[in-house]
This record gives sequence, structure tokens and C-alpha cells, in this order.
Amino acid sequence: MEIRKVGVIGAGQMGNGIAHVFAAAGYEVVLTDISEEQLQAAVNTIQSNLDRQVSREKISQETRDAAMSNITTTLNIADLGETDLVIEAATEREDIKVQIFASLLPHLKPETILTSNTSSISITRLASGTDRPEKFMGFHFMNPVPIMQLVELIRGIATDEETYQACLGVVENLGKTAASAEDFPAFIVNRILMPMINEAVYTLYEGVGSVASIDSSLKLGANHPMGPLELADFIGLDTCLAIMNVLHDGLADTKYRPCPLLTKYVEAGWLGRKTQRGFYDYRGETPVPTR
Ligand SMILES: CC(=O)CC(=O)SCCNC(=O)CCNC(=O)[C@H](O)C(C)(C)COP(=O)(O)OP(=O)(O)OC[C@H]1O[C@@H](n2cnc3c(N)ncnc32)[C@H](O)[C@@H]1OP(=O)(O)O
Ligand SMILES: NC(=O)C1=CN([C@@H]2O[C@H](COP(=O)(O)OP(=O)(O)OC[C@H]3O[C@@H](n4cnc5c(N)ncnc54)[C@H](OP(=O)(O)O)[C@@H]3O)[C@@H](O)[C@H]2O)C=CC1
Repeated sequence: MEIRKVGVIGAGQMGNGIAHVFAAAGYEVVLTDISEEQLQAAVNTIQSNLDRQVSREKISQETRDAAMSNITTTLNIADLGETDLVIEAATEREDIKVQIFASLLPHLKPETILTSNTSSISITRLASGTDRPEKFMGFHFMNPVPIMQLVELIRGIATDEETYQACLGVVENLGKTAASAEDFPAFIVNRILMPMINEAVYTLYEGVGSVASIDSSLKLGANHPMGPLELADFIGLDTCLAIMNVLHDGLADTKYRPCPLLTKYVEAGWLGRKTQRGFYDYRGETPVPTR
């Protein structure tokens, strides 16, 4: 099946990055969200990221212009009806994702492939609530999408080979590299990465180090591009907590217990960069550690 038109649901940091890379690769993109403000912010972010790519000679002005004209936005999910592939990238909550697929299904062509960019939630369970579990899979981009090379492809128990091959072809067209992961909580990247981030929060919680010393230890001592707390703020602390809860509930092992301090930050609404405050406070010129 030829994939030309792609629907992206959720215009947050992942949704805007996903729309960006598809549009730059020549796909028609319909981006939807529940907030007009968020859609506008996403278009602005895509435009400035494309402009920076032009100024750094990563892409031509023509590619940038074509990419911008490939993107349309809508508040009406029914406008995704004619798409060939849908990537759901809304908030990491199963109830929200289930409700999104339920409202989308009546408008879709029977052959449309449905995917989720979920970081952790069971693809098999999400698929089972739809009319096409064989045409449903996990399509997991990494943040920031325009830069990171990997896409994890996750087959649910019912996903057919044709769907997998179609998604693999799309990843190649985007110039990215696929890794296949089985459908178990948080798949590969987050099964490994998120317990490390959670352990960094425990290290802070128990007073072993400050925010600054924990981050510089991993940057200078293990050559990580970002410290774990800086990375948690970059991902979003709500998303980090949601992933730890899926690991904890899904694998029933106390080693995945989310750190109470992570929960406290989320309860405060200190979700990281997206709310201007997390383990660092981003409201000034330079980020200031909060502990
Ligand atoms: C939670 C999940 O489900 C899965 C996940 O995604 S886990 C998170 C995975 N991501 C990571 O681990 C990211 C770790 N951090 C990094 O790799 C780097 O710090 C980084 C690439 C984000 C920034 O790199 P850097 O060298 O510190 O900064 P900088 O030189 O300014 O940026 C490098 C490039 O990234 C681009 N970039 C940085 N942040 C960006 C963003 N938010 N959006 C788009 N592009 C961005 C820059 O424009 C620059 O582009 P060029 O190479 O074309 O010039
Ligand atoms: N952050 C990361 O590093 C990564 C995240 N992911 C996954 O990608 C998905 C999105 O994450 P991210 O972009 O960071 O999250 P954000 O919080 O940045 O964005 C989520 C967006 O979804 C919107 N949304 C919420 N409910 C609906 C709905 N019913 N219909 C349409 N849009 C809706 C939100 O709107 P509003 O703000 O109005 O609520 C918001 O714009 C999650 O599943 C996450 O696990 C995957 C890889 C990396």
C-alpha cells in the first residue's frame, strides 16, 4: 500500500517533530490537537526548526517551503479520514489514547494503518480496542525527532507482516533507522533509559548529590550528552512518571517503583521545560537547579 498522506494526533513536542520530518520527506501531513493554540505553537516551532536547518545548510530553501506547504492543521479529527497512516502522539495516558482512536475510527478508510508513538503503553491493548488490530503498531520516535536517528517499531500480537513492512519502508523514506522491539512495557529504549532517570531522581531524593552534581557526573563521567535530570526535564516529568508507572504495573517488580520526588514534581505541575520548571527553573536566562 502506498503511503502519501499522514495524520498526526497531538501537536506537543513529539507531534510537531513528527509532522516536521514527514513534511520534509515529502508526505502530506494533517496535524490535529484539541487546542488551536497548541497547533499554532507547533507550526511556529516547525517553521523555526526548518529555518535553522536551512541556515545550517542541512536542507534547501525549496525543501523548507515544500515542507511548510505539506502541513495542514485541524481541530476536527474527522479531517484525518483520507490519511493512509496515522501516528497518535497525544499525552501518555491510555484513557486519552483509547478515546482518540474511538473517535477517529468512524472516519477512516479501511486500509489506513494506525500507529501510536507511545513511550510505554501496550500496543496489543491499544490495538484490541480498534477495528483493525492487524493494521496497528507502535511507531516510536525519539526526542528531538528531527535529530534522533532511531525509530522503534513495535508489533502487537496481531500486527500483520504487511503493516510492519509498510512502516519499515516509511522509516527508511524518512532517512531514519528502525529497531524492532517486542510489545512489553516501555519496549527497549525506555525499559533501559527510564529506570536510569528514576534512579537519578532517587539519588537526588536521598541527598547523594545535587541536581548539578548528578547531571555533571553523568555528562563528564559517562559522556552522556545531557545529564539524567536535564534529560527528564527535556522529555517531560509527567511522561517520565507515566512510563515508570507502566513499568511498575506491567512488570510487577518493585525495582520500577517511581521515586516519590518525581511524583511530587509532577503533582506541583513542574513538568520540565514545557512548563518552564522541573529539576531546573527555565524562567531566567540560564537554567537554575531547583535543588
Ligand atoms: C521518552 C521516550 O519515549 C523516548 C525518548 O525520546 S528518550 C530521549 C532521547 N533523546 C536523548 O537522549 C537526547 C539527548 N540529548 C542529545 O542528544 C543532545 O543534547 C541534543 C541533540 C538534544 C542537543 O545537542 P547539543 O549538541 O547539546 O546541542 P546543539 O548543538 O544545540 O544541537 C544539536 C542539533 O540538535 C538540534 N536541536 C537541539 N534541540 C532541538 C529540539 N528540541 N528540536 C529540534 N532540534 C533540536 C540543534 O538545532 C542542532 O542541529 P544541527 O546539528 O542541525 O545544527
Ligand atoms: N517527550 C518525549 O521525549 C517523548 C514522548 N513520546 C510519547 O509521545 C506522546 C506525546 O508526548 P509529548 O509530545 O512529549 O507530550 P506533550 O505533552 O508535549 O504533547 C501532548 C499533546 O497531546 C495533546 N492532546 C491531549 N489530549 C488530546 C486529544 N484528545 N486529542 C488530540 N491531542 C491531545 C496535548 O494537548 P494539551 O496540551 O491541550 O493537553 C498536547 O498538545 C506520548 O505518548 C509520549 O509518551 C515518545 C517519545 C519521546
